[in-house]
Amino acid sequence: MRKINIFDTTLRDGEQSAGVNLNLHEKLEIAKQLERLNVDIIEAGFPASSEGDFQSVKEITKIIKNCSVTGLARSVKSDIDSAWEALKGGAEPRLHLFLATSPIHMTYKLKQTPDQVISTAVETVKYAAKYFPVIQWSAEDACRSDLSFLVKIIKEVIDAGAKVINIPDTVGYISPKEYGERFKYLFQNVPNIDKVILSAHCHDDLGMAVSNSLSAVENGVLQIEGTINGIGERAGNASLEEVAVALHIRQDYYHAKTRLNLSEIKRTSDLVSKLTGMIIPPNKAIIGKNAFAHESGIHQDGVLKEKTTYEIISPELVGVNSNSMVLGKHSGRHAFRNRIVELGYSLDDQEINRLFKLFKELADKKKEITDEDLITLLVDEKLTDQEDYYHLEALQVQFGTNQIPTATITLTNLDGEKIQEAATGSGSVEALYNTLERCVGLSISLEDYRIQSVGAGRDALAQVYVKVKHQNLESSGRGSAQDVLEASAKGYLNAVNRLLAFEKNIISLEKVGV
Ligand SMILES: CC(=O)SCCNC(=O)CCNC(=O)[C@H](O)C(C)(C)COP(=O)(O)OP(=O)(O)OC[C@H]1O[C@@H](n2cnc3c(N)ncnc32)[C@H](O)[C@@H]1OP(=O)(O)O
Ligand SMILES: CC(C)C(=O)C(=O)O
Ligand SMILES: [Mg+2]
Repeated sequence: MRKINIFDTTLRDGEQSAGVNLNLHEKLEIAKQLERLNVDIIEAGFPASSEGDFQSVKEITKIIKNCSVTGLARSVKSDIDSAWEALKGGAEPRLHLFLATSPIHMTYKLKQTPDQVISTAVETVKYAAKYFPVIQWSAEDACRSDLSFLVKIIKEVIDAGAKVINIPDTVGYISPKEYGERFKYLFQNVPNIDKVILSAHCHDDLGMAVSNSLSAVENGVLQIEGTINGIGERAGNASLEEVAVALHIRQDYYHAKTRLNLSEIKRTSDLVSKLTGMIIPPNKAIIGKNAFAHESGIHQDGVLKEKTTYEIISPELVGVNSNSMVLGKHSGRHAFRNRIVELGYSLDDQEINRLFKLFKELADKKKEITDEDLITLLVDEKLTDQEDYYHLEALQVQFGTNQIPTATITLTNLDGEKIQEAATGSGSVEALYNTLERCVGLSISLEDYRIQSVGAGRDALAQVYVKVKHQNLESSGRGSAQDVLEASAKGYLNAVNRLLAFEKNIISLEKVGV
């Protein structure tokens, strides 16, 4: 099993993501978490680029004890001097020097001939070697560089004192096979290559950063560079969590391992996402919200019978609590029954079948069925035999721009008695709900109120969703009508009738988790 060093550049290349700017405190938080994750090297920044970056690299160097800390520098003496000032307090100061080697970069950006580039590289590596015990040298845009030129310059910088040679795919251009072949070629043709560690640094412009990194491992590379959540310049860098978990899960194939604490992955990913503001897509491998979510009936049935049918990674491995079964229109009876049981209900086959039909009807209209929806279905099912405690007989609301909204409502209760009340509010809906509260004689707080139209056009039905709370008990209700105020009153009464059903133990409170 070969040990692969993980070089984390979340704080340098990751921070190069458009729109990301981390302050010192945030960088320290991420660095401490990277240490818990146990990466080998943290690239903490680019000290010459700004005073803020300089201070961050310096402070991170002071506090990090269990990983090496490095900083980036151009092949310029003043950049190397800044990096030394920032990094010199570390146990084994390590510099990351880079210089472009592709014809495009040398001609148009550096405006240097290949020979000038070689002498700049050699001179600056020698200069840095007076201070730094470890120098990593990167051939920027190596994957669009001429191979024989790469062989020549790499040989020279190794002789000048570089200990790690990085072959970045700076613009995310190369394919996995070509990248592997490039390393094979360098291993075979650079005469002093055995004196250094070769490193891979991939960008995701064509979506191949992780595959390219793994191809590098297959071809003998011992260091992989990347970022948490794959953030970075343009389309980002290789996602370290994906590389590390791929190596772990496919040890049989790669015969390589990292020293990462894989169970810290989720925590690290969440922290980086929160502090950078870069949201993780739900379908992102390893750390996306859906990475361990099973949605379709056949998969859910398989996983309930034996997890490995559809799970190659156990969620706990990467610090995710558990997998999840998302109930939706593709779910089947096995997952449905399982969730009902988890919620504390026991229903016979007939009840399950009846409820499953209602569930499918609802799932056709709604993307995801939540526990609250399921409980509503269950309660509705239990309540079908019961009479509602209160019925809306009549309602009238007076509203005018120069008057206080007032509602008058008549209800009948189960015993057929009429209850009539009136109250005001700062708006028509509040006047309605104050009046209904008086009618039912309970102190009820409104926790949520949402209104939407069902169908299109001016005559669309109004559908109101209401969540109310009485003491510790919450209940939700829905009401629809052509008029928004009538729909609002019906939704509220529906929620209150459910509350009363709970309170009268038509359905036991424990069953709904109260
Ligand atoms: C592939 C990568 O990710 S490389 C890292 C990229 N990261 C960054 O650029 C973030 C930090 N950068 C910065 O803050 C600024 O660009 C600085 C402070 C480094 C430099 O700023 P400025 O001096 O204003 O130069 P500017 O950024 O406009 O241009 C870059 C200069 O560096 C030169 N340069 C680029 N790479 C190198 C290198 N590896 N070695 C030496 N010189 C280099 C360019 O040719 C250009 O030189 P010129 O001014 O003689 O034409
Ligand atoms: C500085 C270098 C290593 C880099 O980030 C790149 O080439 O992508
Ligand atoms: Mg990069």
